[in-house]
Amino acid sequence: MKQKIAVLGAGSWGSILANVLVENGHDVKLYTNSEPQAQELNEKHTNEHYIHDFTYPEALVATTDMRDAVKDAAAVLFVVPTNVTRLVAKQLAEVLRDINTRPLVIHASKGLELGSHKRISEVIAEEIPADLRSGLVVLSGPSHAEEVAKKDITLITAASDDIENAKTVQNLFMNNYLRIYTNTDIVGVEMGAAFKNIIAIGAGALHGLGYGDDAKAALMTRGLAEISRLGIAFGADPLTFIGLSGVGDLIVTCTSVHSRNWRAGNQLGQGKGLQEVIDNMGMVIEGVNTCKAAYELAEQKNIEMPITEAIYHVLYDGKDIKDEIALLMEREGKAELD
Ligand SMILES: NC(=O)C1=CN([C@@H]2O[C@H](COP(=O)(O)OP(=O)(O)OC[C@H]3O[C@@H](n4cnc5c(N)ncnc54)[C@H](OP(=O)(O)O)[C@@H]3O)[C@@H](O)[C@H]2O)C=CC1
Ligand SMILES: O=C(CO)COP(=O)(O)O
Repeated sequence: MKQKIAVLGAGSWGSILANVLVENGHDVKLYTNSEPQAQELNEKHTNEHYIHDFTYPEALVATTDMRDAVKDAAAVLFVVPTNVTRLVAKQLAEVLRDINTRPLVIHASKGLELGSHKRISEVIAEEIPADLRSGLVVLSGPSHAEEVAKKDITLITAASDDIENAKTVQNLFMNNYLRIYTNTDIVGVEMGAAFKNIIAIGAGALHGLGYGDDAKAALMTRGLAEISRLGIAFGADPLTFIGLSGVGDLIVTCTSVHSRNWRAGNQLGQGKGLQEVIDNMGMVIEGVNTCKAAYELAEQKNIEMPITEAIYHVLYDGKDIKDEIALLMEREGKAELD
């Protein structure tokens, strides 16, 4: 059934998910806070800064008016960087208080809020109380906008406490190139999604430094061990970490040249400074902030996360990557399953 859906955030992932929804027959309004970007999308049907050489359907309408985007929408999809989620959620709550619409709120971002260490669904739930929405769903998994734009095959997860809401999202997004699975473990899905970005920075750095496949497999495997350790301490289902939003997303982000986190790590490995890397990317590198949040959480919970700690020291203390790798290798021998 055709639904009106608002997408908040017109970067690479937001604009391509909006494109999927239009292709699935929905009536989509894409909200951006940039007038020139809305104009480019509506007149040229391109979004060149974020997705090169791609033409969006004419039916996709971009707007800078959040109220216009959200009014009468059955669902609102957040796809903004984690660090602005609270701000945009506050803006949405204000709009919803003013109108009768009570949409299903979905988010597709991957990170933890700096300072509070909260998951994105927690931030949204705080700012948009239950009486202003009809449910909350997380959409996450191994997916690069560049590949979904080409209709390459992609499988991701819709997670919600309420399985019926997860199924609603499954039906909205699923088609012959994008397959959606449901899950009720929001904590595991959001934590897997957030923490894999940290490990992807490490994988890129190994590549930039010229390390081989053994080192990359080691980083991913031991990275998954520490991601799971932290997630389980917050109540995640261990099985979620061997699913799409766990090992699936870890693999794609640690091996794909599309990944902004991998590319950032690769440039760090080649000797560039962090600020230069951030300035040149022009898109969000979520793993940088999430690394700080995970490092602090691990300290608070007294959880061993040596790879995250090493990456934190490189990003925030200006430590040399090779010295950090040497320290990791000099650690005392461990049992694999501890
Ligand atoms: N790219 C991908 O393939 C995937 C990304 N994700 C996740 O999706 C989220 C978004 O990523 P992605 O699309 O890549 O990021 P981008 O950097 O490509 O786009 C983010 C967009 O949000 C906009 N934005 C920033 N602040 C605001 C605001 N206050 N109000 C409205 N819009 C705002 C940005 O505008 P401006 O640039 O002008 O600041 C930009 O257009 C991240 O959490 C990421 O991890 C998840 C899966 C796949
Ligand atoms: O989440 C993603 C892949 O699933 C996108 O990763 P990047 O943000 O590193 O591009």
